[in-house]
Amino acid sequence: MKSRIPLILLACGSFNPITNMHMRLFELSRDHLHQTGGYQVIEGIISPVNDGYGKKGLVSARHRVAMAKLALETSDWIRVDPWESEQDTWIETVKVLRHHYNESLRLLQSKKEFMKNKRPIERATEDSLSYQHSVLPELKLLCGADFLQTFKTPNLWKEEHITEVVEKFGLVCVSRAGSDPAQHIKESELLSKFQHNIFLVKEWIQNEISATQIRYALRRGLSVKYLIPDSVIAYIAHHNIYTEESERKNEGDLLQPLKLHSTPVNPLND
Ligand SMILES: Nc1ncnc2c1ncn2[C@@H]1O[C@H](COP(=O)(O)OP(=O)(O)OP(=O)(O)O)[C@@H](O)[C@H]1O
Ligand SMILES: NC(=O)c1ccc[n+]([C@@H]2O[C@H](COP(=O)(O)O)[C@@H](O)[C@H]2O)c1
Ligand SMILES: [Zn+2]
Repeated sequence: MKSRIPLILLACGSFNPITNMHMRLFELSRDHLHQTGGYQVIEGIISPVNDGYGKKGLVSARHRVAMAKLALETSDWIRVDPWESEQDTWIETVKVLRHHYNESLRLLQSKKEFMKNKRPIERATEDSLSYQHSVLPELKLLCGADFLQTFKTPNLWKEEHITEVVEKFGLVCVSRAGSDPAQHIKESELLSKFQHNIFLVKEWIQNEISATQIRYALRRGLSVKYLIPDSVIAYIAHHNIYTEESERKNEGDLLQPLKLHSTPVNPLND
């Protein structure tokens, strides 16, 4: 039997708050990748964006990470990673990918060290059991189709970063109403060139949950039950997270990537 390539899915975004649909993105993508016959998805990582991103209504990463942790308590393969949110400033997504790639490399090396110290008989049994954990996994950026569309927003992404994402890592993109990712790829020379590394996943049950709509409902005291987990609803109520005031956070501010990429380039900041 042909061995499958182990794969880690990484989703970057606000998660303000995390919704059931964010978690569905992972389930749908894992099914899709397994159906290709070539991959074994070994882990899913949610990386809530740094507070310095500057998006309107973005509440503190401390809360966004805590809510994601609660939501993921029922998953045995998806976890939240606070590394990006703990950096001093907002950082570009490609740097988050590089960090997690290096982490998986480090983990693999320490596993190999560990195996080297085992007796040959133990090594043989464990090797065959854990092939998926003994080769370097691929790391792919998981997103919704609207995320892919932001690639063409002027000054939001550096072209060399998009190239690195699709050439070195790869993208898994889930359909979303109002976005046509296939058309977007066709229109972009760069994305077309690397389309073998872009997986388009179809959501077969249309599901338009958006975090903006969730915050809107919460501010108006409307129910969001069955759209986000009960534990997250309780956390939001307990800390009174989404209010008219929180929605005004960063109002009128330019997103940090727009500030960064529309000013003269700093050669140290690549
Ligand atoms: N309903 C959905 N269908 C497909 N992709 C989604 C959906 N909701 C979120 N995503 C994807 O999840 C990732 C994180 O999204 P984000 O945190 O911005 O959530 P959101 O619901 O789009 O929030 P907001 O309304 O605040 O923009 C992005 O890649 C986004 O495209
Ligand atoms: N140049 C870049 O690396 C770049 C630009 C814009 C957004 N992003 C990321 O994309 C995600 C977008 O999240 P939202 O859809 O919630 O705005 C965030 O994780 C953000 O950091 C990255
Ligand atoms: Zn969004």
